[in-house]
Amino acid sequence: MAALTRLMKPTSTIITRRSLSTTTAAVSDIQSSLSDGKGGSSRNNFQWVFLGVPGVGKGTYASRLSSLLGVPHIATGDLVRNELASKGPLSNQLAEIVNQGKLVSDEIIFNLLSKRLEAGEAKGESGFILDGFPRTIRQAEILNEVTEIDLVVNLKLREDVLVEKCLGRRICSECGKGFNVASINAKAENGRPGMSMAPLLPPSHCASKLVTRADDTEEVVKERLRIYQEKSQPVEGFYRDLGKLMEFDLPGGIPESWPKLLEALNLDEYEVKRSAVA
Ligand SMILES: Nc1ncnc2c1ncn2[C@@H]1O[C@H](COP(=O)(O)OP(=O)(O)O)[C@@H](O)[C@H]1O
Repeated sequence: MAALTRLMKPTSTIITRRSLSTTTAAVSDIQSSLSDGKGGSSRNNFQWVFLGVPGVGKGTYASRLSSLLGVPHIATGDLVRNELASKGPLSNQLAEIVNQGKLVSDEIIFNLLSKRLEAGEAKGESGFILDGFPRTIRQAEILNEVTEIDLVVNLKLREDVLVEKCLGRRICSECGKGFNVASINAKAENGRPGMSMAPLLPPSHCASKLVTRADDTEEVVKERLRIYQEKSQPVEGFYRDLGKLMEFDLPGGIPESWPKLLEALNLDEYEVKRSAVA
């Protein structure tokens, strides 16, 4: 468990302790940490977590925020898929678990995450947006022992569109970017408004290289949703009790949701400033 011990060693420069007690404090702290007083540069040590059921869009929004804030987007699902593709000693064992929609052992996940954090640290990275981790109470407890997470964003979307969204997911086999070919039109019902989500189509250079994840079949997606309710939902409560959980109901696709998410995070003005500077 050497790698786990490395992750648990609170000496790494990427691990910083900040004392925040409530979500409101966390969000306003983010806003003040973004400015250096000259209205421009930022301090890149955000330590954020994105939670949410499979297909909700964690990867999409975490990756956009990572570009905006200049911190790495670290998705444990990507680390697992890279390990699978490397055909290393763990590949066969991992393929079986992932393709059944089950969770990989904490030990393997900590090992992969430690390696990723160390490689990033060596390149001078600081801060992170974690996506797909922690996924169990034990993972959350261990993370909590080694570092202070500033904010946990819990993305929520009406359940009936999740399976459809997962089945529409595609990845470019060359650049690794995620897209979605599903065109969602969920009807208004039981007092809930209707919801439309346009497909997120790839640029022409990715279009011929799209692949579907082996675990994005209907049967496996349903199993992943079930496992989320059982193992990962309690993680929401863990962060709610710590006062760090920001719930965010996605109102629709990216054009409707992205500005609202920035607003909820007090980052809307930041994006305007950044695009003015760029
Ligand atoms: N933190 C984790 N703990 C255990 N298994 C994980 C973790 N992160 C990813 N995995 C494994 O990788 C698979 C794909 O993860 P991910 O891309 O995050 O999927 P999802 O679309 O379900 O959010 C999971 O179904 C699981 O087998």
